[in-house]
Formats: sequence, C-alpha cells, structure tokens
Amino acid sequence: MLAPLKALEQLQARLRETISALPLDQPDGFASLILEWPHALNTAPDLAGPQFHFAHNHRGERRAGYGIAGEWLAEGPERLPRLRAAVTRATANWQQIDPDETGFSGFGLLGLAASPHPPLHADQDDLPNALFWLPELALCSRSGQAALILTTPLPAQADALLSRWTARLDQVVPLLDQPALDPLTPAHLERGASEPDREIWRDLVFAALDEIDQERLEKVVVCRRLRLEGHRRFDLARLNAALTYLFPSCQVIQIRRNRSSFVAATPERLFTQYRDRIEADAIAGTACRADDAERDAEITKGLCACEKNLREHQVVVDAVTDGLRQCSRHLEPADGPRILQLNNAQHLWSVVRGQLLPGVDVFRLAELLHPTPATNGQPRQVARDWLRRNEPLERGWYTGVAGIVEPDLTGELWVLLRCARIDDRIADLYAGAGIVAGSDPSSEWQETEHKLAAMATALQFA
Ligand SMILES: C=C(O[C@@H]1C=C(C(=O)O)C=C[C@H]1O)C(=O)O
Repeated sequence: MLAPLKALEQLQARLRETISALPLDQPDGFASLILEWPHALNTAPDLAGPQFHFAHNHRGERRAGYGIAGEWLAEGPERLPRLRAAVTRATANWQQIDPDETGFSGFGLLGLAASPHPPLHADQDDLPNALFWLPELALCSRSGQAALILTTPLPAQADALLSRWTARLDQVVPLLDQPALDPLTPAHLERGASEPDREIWRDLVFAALDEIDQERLEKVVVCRRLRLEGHRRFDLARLNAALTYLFPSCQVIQIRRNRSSFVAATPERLFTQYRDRIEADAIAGTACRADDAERDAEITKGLCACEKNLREHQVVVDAVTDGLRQCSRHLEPADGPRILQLNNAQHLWSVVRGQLLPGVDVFRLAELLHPTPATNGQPRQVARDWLRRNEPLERGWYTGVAGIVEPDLTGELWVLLRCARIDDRIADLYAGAGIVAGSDPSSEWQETEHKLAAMATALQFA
C-alpha cells in the first residue's frame, strides 16, 4: 500500500501528465479524467461541502461524489421528463478520458423526493425536489479496483483547472487510506416526539381501512417520523461505517447539499438497469426477527403463509410488472416471494426481470415505477391524493429514490427507506407500513418500530 504522501505526489504528477488529453476547448458538454487508485477504497472521507456516498458491503462497491461540476433541478408532475430533457442535452457531449485504462467512467446522482409537489413549508436546508448532480470529484471502488474521477464543464481553461484539481486531490487523497473507523461506545439517544403520535396513527389507519372497505383503495402506505436527539454531534463517517456493518446487504446512502444530511440503509432497489437488462425489487410484507433461531424460523414460516402479507406483497409485484411491461420487449414471471432477512426485520421479496426496449433510460424507468405500492399504494394516483390530504407530515426524500447514473443514462435507483435526516445532534427518522384489508393499527405501529430500529441502532454508534 502506498503511503498517502507518495500516492498524492504520484496522482498529482499523473494529473499534470494527462490533463492535456481533455478536450477543454470544446464549446459545451463535460469532460471527465479518470485516474487509477492502486487498491480498493474502504472508506470515503466526510469532507465539508456538498457530497454523496453510496456503499454496498456485500457487493464490495463504493462510490462518492464531492463538489458540483453540473446540476439540474426540477419539481412538479413533469419533473422527470424535464430533468431528462435537460440532462440529455447537457451530457450529449460527455467525454471520458481514461489514460490508465481503469474501465471506470464518470457518473451522476439522480435523486427525487417522494412527491413531485414541493412541500408547503419548504426548509432552506431541504434537498431539492428532483436533482441530477455531476460531482466535480468522484471516487469509485469495485472488485478490488478503484479510481478518482475529475469532471469539468466545457469549455475550461487548462491552468485554472489544473490548480483547482490539484487542490482537490490535496484535500481528499491524504484521507483515503484511513483505517475503517471503529464505532464509538454506544450512546444513549433521547427519544423525542413521534409524528403522528400513536392515537392519530390509529385514526389514520382506520381512515385508510375505511377507504379500502369502500373499494376506493386497495392498499396505502402510511408513515411516521420519530425524532432522536444525541448528546454529541452525529459523526456521519461513523454512521456510514455502522450502517455498512449492520446492514451488509443494504445500500448505504448519504446525501448532503447544504447543512443537513439525508442518510439511508435501504434493502430495496427500485431497479437495476444494465444495458438492456432490467431487474426490479418488490419488497412488501414484514415480520420481526427473534434472537432464538427456532423462534426466528417460526416467524419466517408465519410470514410466508400469512394471507394478508401475501396479498400486500402481490399488489407490489403486479404494479412493478405492469410498469415494466410498458418499456420491455420481454419480461420473466416474477421470481418469489422469498424471504429477505435483515438485522431488524424480514420481508417478502420478489424480483421482476426483463429485457428493455431500446432507448429506455433511468428517467423513463423512474417515471414508470416510482412510487410503487410498497411505499405509496394502489391505485397509484388515488393513494397519492389520499396521502396528500391525510398524512400529517412531509415525507421529503423518505420514500423518494436515489442512485447512480452512468454516462449513457442507464443506472440503478434505490428506494429511500430506513433513513433519517440528520442535522448536528438531531435525527428525524422515518418509517411506514402498508395498510390493506385486515391490517391492525397496533401491529402496524409495531412494524414501524422494527423498521425505525435499523437507523436508531446505528445512530447509537455514531
Ligand atoms: C415503508 C417502508 O417499507 C416498505 C414497506 C414494507 C411493508 O409494508 O411491509 C416493507 C418494505 C418496504 O417496501 C419503510 O421502511 O418505511
């Protein structure tokens, strides 16, 4: 392993050698310079300013982005087509220069709040409603290989760019080979208010059941927010490390534009698109875990045989299949349900796979699939309208989606669950539960407690 100083000198020398290969005088578009990093990255530093991290322990994948080379925002019901038009135009000329032949390329982040409608009381610090973000410096690590990727809008002036990027490398490289952080001794967190409280939750579930009884809705997902307060400022690098350790099969996500950070450890992909192959998750139907293996196996068996949970699950499988049918030339029958076991909960899980029609990109897929009835309801628009009128909180990015987009605008999006918005010592955690005929308010409340436990446990170590 190279000592950090040597690595920094080598990278800066490589930058000076290769920057002239960038087509800096082109009148528009972007150029990315990809520099090899000699081994896998086991952390992504927490730097001041806008940044995002994605880490998936089981896959051995990590991506991070710092600073802004380009960004596009949208809101309202047309947010996805608008964003697609702007991003397609702006990235039509996106040159990737990979002198070390790493095979990596520059990437962007696409993220969406749950609802296309901006909140009535928008907070300065909130993430925008819909965002496509090209970072100035990106880190990418996969299958034991890694790269640093520098991106600039075109045209650019070579000398100014060289000094800017040299300073960027100065800032990040010395932090890259830090050993993985040990978690802190678990701290006690103060439990604040839940919104809605238990009584209003009960009324909300009964109101949803009434709609279901009247056959206006088949399913609707209601949610709550719980505030936790720490005695020290939450350390985001430690939180990421704790989440990656506790939830190795989940995608750990952190996104910060302003002061507060949005953090999630989500088990659920909206989809993975690779060339013309598509895979989407349907995850719905939840039970708790037990320490005792025999008891745990009984709970699993109960979940697999529970008529209410299977129905709740099938609504999601059907909606995902219908969404994909509109953009696929071939779909396989849903594979599942099987059981997805996490530390704090287990779920019914099916995967829908297919082959896409030509020209389908992440924007189109997000439009067709989001929100699935796993987080919203069925029928989609009726559930959305009902939640808008009845849910007593703003979801923000909870139950939105976020993921990594490649230069050809294919990629992977994750549903933003098991998440919190964190500012200093305050963390607002979110969780919801699917209501179908036969749901019971207190078991659904209990289900949200299990879901909240994912982030609450990790926060104790941060
Ligand atoms: C809504 C959430 O989770 C979703 C709802 C589930 C359910 O109702 O069984 C299960 C997994 C997720 O699709 C959440 O975690 O907040």
